[in-house]
This record gives sequence, structure tokens and C-alpha cells, in this order.
Amino acid sequence: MRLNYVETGPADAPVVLLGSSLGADQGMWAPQVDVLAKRFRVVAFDHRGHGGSEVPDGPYTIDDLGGDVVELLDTLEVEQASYVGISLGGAVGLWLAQNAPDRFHRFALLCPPSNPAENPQMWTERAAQVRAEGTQAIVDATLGRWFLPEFKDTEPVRRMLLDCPAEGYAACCEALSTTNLLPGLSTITAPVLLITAESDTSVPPETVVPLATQIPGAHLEIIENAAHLVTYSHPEVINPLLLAHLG
Ligand SMILES: O=C(O)CC1=CCC(=O)O1
Repeated sequence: MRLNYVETGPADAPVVLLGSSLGADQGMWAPQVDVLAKRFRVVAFDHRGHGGSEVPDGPYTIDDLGGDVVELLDTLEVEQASYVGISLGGAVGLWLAQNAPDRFHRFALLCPPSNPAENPQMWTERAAQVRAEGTQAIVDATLGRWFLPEFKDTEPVRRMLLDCPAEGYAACCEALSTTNLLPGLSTITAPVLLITAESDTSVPPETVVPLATQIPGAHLEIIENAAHLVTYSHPEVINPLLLAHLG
């Protein structure tokens, strides 16, 4: 699988991978990249079916999405990296922490859905809607979940969602419909920073807070007055937390 990625920062610095949310591309990390690139070789990538990555026909699985990231490390000839992921990218991070522990130093997982398979119908219906009508059918509702009304700079994210290939978006919804990462949480050995947003209706804090006791040694931060895409709306809060955790 050929994943699109953008590298920033010194080539000899420790590597940090950035995994995006459903329907967005690596450009969503713009508020983080320059800050992280002062210390790290930052590799912001597009999941399969998203941005400039290949768009195979779905359905995809979480094994596909996680396996793509391991393959990306191989392509980059990087033995070990740290990983920051939000939303779908956070679920992929939970998979990597459980299935490829030897390839990662540390994880920062923001608003990660840990058991979206709990409500498979919601995801398969959304997949069918997007295949039939395109991503424009879900853009307004998505932005309504991702940002509080007072956050106005949503246009770049709207553009990303509209540009996302319908098949890629739908196939990732199908991946979520079969994903349950709860059983393996206690096997995670890497240091994990969990971040949840107080007003996140996509991945509510009630589903993230318990992970902090189920993942050994995990550290939890709850961001007040913020919704799902907290990296984009609150970089002044998130960036220092990421730098402190990634070391
Ligand atoms: O609200 C959304 O569409 C974003 C999302 C991706 C995974 C998830 O659980 O929510």
C-alpha cells in the first residue's frame, strides 16, 4: 500500500508519525508540524483511501490501516518511531501499541475510538450514505461534532472532508464498524498519553477516561471547552502536552 506522507524537520532526529482523523488528510496537522519539527523528524501521513494515498476498494479493516503504518516505517527504513494519532488515527495507534510494540517508543492518542464496533450500524449506514452521495452528505454534521460553534476557522477542514475520496471514507467507516481494541489494552507496554475533549460528541470522554486505567501507566488529559478535533482548535494547549510526552 502506498501511503502519501509529508516529512518536516531534521532527517537525523527521532521520528514522530502523525495519523489523522476520518475524512481528513495530513494537512490537518498544520498547527503541530512546525512546533514538533524543531525536535523531531515529523512524518504526517494519509491513511489508505485518504488524501494522496492509494484508494483500494473497501471494506478495509483496522489490521489493514495499522499494517499500512508498519509498512510505512519499513519504507522509511525507520526501526522505531513515536506515534501521535487522533480519532481514526487514535484507533490505529491503539492497534499499533498492541500489535507492533517493538516498532514504537511512545504514543499520544487523542479522542481515540476504542470500540466503535459497539455500534456497527451507525458506521455501515454512514458508509452507504457516502458511497451514494459523496462526502458532502456528511460534512456539516461532521464539522458540528468536531468544533464548538465559537471556532470559526473550519474552512480548511471542510475542504479536506469534501476532497476525501468517497470510497476511502466509506471503507474506513467499515473498518471502524468491526474494530474493538478493548481486549488488548492491558497488553500495551509503551508510554501512552491519552487526550480527550470535554465536549467531544464523536468520541465522548466517558469512552476515553476508562482507558487510562486499562492501559498500564497511561496518562490522561481532559481538555476543557473543546470538541473532537482538538489538535486543530486548541494547538496552544495540545502542542505543549505532546512535546512534554514525546520527550
Ligand atoms: O465524528 C466523526 O466522524 C469522527 C470519528 C472518527 C472515528 C470516530 O469514532 O469518530
